[in-house]
Amino acid sequence: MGNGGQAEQRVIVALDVPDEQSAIALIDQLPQVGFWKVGLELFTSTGPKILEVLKSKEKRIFLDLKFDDIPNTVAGACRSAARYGVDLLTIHATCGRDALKAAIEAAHEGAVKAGVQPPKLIAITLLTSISARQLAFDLKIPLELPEYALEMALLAQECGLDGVVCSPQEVAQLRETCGDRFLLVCPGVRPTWADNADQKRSLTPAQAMKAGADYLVIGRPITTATEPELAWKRISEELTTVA
Ligand SMILES: O=c1ccn([C@@H]2O[C@H](COP(=O)(O)O)[C@@H](O)[C@H]2O)c(=O)[nH]1
Repeated sequence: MGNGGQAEQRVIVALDVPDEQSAIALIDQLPQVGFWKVGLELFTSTGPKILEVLKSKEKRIFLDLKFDDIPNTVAGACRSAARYGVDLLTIHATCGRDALKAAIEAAHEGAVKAGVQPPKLIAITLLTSISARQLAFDLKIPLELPEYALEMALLAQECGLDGVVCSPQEVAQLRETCGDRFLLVCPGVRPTWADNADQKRSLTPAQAMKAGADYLVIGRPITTATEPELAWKRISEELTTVA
């Protein structure tokens, strides 16, 4: 096990693999990783069983199912998800005010009923795979991208959510406006040596951390590396340069 450095405290590794066997192989290959993200691919494949596996190994869990539906439906989904005792849970800010409020209440109810801690509920502001051009021309949003991300974060904050998922490029602005107690979780993080792939609004791990992120979510630069342990080590070393 590691020594509880920046990476171990603040990096969440995205467990985007197709099945339980591949997930267990990665978890065991990277014993220093204490916080794993289970997303749509793995959860759709394994269901809640993978959460039991992670818990049995005393890992923290970010269940990133990005709920996006009408208030009654997202409330039901959050109630169910909260029973698993996960640490973080996602919903899209674009669900709207009523759904965000219903989600918080339902997550709390689900956790209390199951006798576990409620998850921190965080809202997606704007997917990190969307560029400013796509926001304007495909999604027809007539706001500048940083302004749109800020509006989504403020909506989530007003509704009482614990924080947001945002791109590292917007994190400094959100930290300044939303304050220190609002969780800012950043995917779209890319070391200089990694491929951006479909991520459009990236910064390096050190830049994202310096800008004010609470957590960095990093998947493929580690999980598809020829040597995932080496990729993790390089990221850990990069983060030691951040005060
Ligand atoms: O805006 C978002 C929200 C969630 N994600 C998720 O984070 C990881 C990133 O993985 P990489 O391999 O490092 O690109 C992935 O699971 C996404 O579903 C995001 O990228 N952007």
